[in-house]
Amino acid sequence: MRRSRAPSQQFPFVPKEDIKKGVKVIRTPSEILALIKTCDSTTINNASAAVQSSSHTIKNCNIPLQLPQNIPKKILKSVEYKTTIKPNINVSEIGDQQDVKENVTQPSNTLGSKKYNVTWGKQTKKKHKTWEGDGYLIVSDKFAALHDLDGHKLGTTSDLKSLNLEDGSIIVVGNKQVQVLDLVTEFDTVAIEKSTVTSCAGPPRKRPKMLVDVSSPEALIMPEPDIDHQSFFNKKEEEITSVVLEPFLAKHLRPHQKTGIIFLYECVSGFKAQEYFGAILADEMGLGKTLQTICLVWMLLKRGPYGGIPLTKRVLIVAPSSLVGNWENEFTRWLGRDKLRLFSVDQKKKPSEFARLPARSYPVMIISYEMLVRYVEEIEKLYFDLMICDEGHRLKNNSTNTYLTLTKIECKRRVLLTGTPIQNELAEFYALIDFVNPGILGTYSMFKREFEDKIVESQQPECHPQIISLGKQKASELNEVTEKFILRRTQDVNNKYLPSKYESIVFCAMAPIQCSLYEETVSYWENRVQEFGLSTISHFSVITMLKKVCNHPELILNNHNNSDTTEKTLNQHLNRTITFKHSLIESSGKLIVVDNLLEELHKNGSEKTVLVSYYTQTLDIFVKLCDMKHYKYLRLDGSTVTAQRTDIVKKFNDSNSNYSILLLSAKAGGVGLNLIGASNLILYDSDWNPASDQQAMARIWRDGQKKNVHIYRLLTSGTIEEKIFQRQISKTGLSEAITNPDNQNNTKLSFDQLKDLFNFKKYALCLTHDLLECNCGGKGEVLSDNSVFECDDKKSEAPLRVNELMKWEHHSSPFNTDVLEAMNLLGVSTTIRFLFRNKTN
Ligand SMILES: Nc1ncnc2c1ncn2[C@@H]1O[C@H](COP(=O)(O)OP(=O)(O)OP(=O)(O)O)[C@@H](O)[C@H]1O
Ligand SMILES: [Mg+2]
Repeated sequence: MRRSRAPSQQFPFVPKEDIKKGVKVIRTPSEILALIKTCDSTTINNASAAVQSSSHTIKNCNIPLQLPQNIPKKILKSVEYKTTIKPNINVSEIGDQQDVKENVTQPSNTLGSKKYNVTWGKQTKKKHKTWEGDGYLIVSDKFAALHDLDGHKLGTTSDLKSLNLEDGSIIVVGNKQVQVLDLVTEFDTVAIEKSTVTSCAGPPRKRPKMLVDVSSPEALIMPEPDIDHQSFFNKKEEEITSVVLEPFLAKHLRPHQKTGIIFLYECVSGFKAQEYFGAILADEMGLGKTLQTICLVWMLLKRGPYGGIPLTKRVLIVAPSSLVGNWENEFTRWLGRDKLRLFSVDQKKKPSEFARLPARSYPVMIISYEMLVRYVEEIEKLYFDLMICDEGHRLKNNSTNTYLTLTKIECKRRVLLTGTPIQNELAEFYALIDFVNPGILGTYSMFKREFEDKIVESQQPECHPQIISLGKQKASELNEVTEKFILRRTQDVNNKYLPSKYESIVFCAMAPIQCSLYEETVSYWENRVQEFGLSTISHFSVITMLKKVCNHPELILNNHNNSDTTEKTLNQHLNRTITFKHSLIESSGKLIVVDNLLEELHKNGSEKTVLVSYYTQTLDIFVKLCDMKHYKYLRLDGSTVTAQRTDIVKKFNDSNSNYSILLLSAKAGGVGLNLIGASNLILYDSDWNPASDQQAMARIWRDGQKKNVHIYRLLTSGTIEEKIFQRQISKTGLSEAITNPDNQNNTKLSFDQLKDLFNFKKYALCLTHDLLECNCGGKGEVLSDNSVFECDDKKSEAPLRVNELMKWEHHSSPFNTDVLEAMNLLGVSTTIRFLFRNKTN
């Protein structure tokens, strides 16, 4: 059914033809000018300009009016906006208009009337109300009338005194319950929809302009579409309308966020390339990708560049399950509770329910990746104009179920958010780009032939200069296509808004029991390889066992939950060979340090600490420690149900709660969370992928953090943990091969490389420091000359690289006590062997 326009969206200057249909209009120039003067325009010139911008309608009305010639476009626009912001411009001064359609009463305005967007439903006392539809509330001097979108009157009330018309308030009109969404502030130039005016002569009618005060320095104005865009996307020749982010949001934005929103807007509107509407916002962690996205969503739901018609009606946000609540909180933080209603899919609320709700009331659906896969059949039936994928680096593999599921959802505008985009693997880079802009790089085989092979070949050692030059040329061609859609800013842009960050890398000694287990595991591996050959054992499983030994012997001894044969056999072997006398803290060097740190950090009572590990079994050890020491803790890991995750974060961040420790699984909660309640974070173990560690460590140094922040990263000297760390800070291209060295598809490690991983340097202070070839002798000097080390000359985006580590303070045992005291490590001077320390801000 065609929808008739509501009256306050009608433009005052109604064409002559419409007069015939019984429309009353102001006819004299003085009446028009008087009307314009009620607008916000300050001079008569500007007022005239406002009239001129609607010149065709004036001509049709045959109103002689002297207008200044050649008024610059800029002035015209500013006047248009100025005239339209004034809510008390009253349409009724022009006259009522009746819809030509029979049997539908067009809601009419009377003098002083205002119109509100509302949703309505049956009256109920229930807390969670069910709304049946969208509509308008026209409030005049004497009564308020509720209409549905088709103009049917649903009820009236004359009890105006009891009407609270603030956004979000719930009122009763007739027998309906009504929620006020917002005041209609559009100033529509369409008198009647086009279909009803085809018989009218004259130029095409115009569509709504938005009532945003662009003269406010706080408003953020989007660029206008160029001629090419207009001819491609504005075939109906709608009026060009400015797309603006209102001051109430824009005033909070940092400069980089403003740039980010404009970038996103240009991408999703097809300004960058006519047939591609995707974008990757890859700002480093904590730069407010969520806020930038919320601004984009809000703006696109409200407006668009042609005729003011909003670019989107429905938006899909997909996020890891631990972040669904975070998205809700951020929407509420920036938009309040009432401006926009969210539909978050959970165990009770299914996507099919979303489909039944009016789009205008519930324009945004938030869903976790897991739920999306589960409900894909329901979601496929829906249409979204914009899709946001948070922590989108998980889409780097285009054969995963999640990736394939997402591509089934019809949506041309796709935005991917990630703090850690792929750095080295071109196939993964292809997957991300192809997801947001399908087909832009051709098929994968084309891409591989054209770009990947040539670029990879040019990076091989000692290759021919011609190959190097071709590789460079291809890399720059690729960059030219993709840079339009990718925006990445580093943390530096936000540093000035944050307190200081102290980072320490603490190299710990092993407890004797760990040493025995480690040595036994390494010799088991050596014997096995020597006797039966390299392919008879899973190296990856042995490495996992070594990592567990570094964490705590309990992860090996008395633990029989092993996942594969190698682990099982090795575990049995170790349990047979070594007896474990239980002493929780003393059995692990790193745990001794944690225990001491917690004691130091929490002695005055107000501090909070996040304790992160990749192993849930290690979190179990932390639980024992906390119980032993009577710390109140919360735990978030893969087994925590989604609904509880938000609660846990909220409880922990609440400064009044006495939960002082959060035990966090890096896999389940490493990305996206804001844990600003804590000012200390301890990363207990590391991942092969540096991005995972960076993600985990970025949880507390973010906007909203009031205290100085301490981040401790623990490594066990001379062990596999150092090797992992070294891979991270030097060239990381091999990280994939190492993630699973058994994987035949990955670059295979040479025997020497493999042997190096298993090489245990029991007495080493710090192999990483040796790697730097630094001549400080561990005296704690800050070295300015890093020429001794051959720096990685590739442009690095990883926050920490070897050449940067050179600039950190180095300290080795025996330590300067002042240094240890400042780092809260004085009590463990004999357990730690080496330290790196850095301060930002
Ligand atoms: N302009 C701002 N003023 C105040 N706080 C802000 C601003 N922008 C963002 N924030 C806050 O900063 C915190 C971090 O933002 P957000 O979670 O969006 O970061 P992110 O870029 O998504 O990081 P990650 O990659 O870790 O997910 C949030 O609590 C957010 O509300
Ligand atoms: Mg985020």
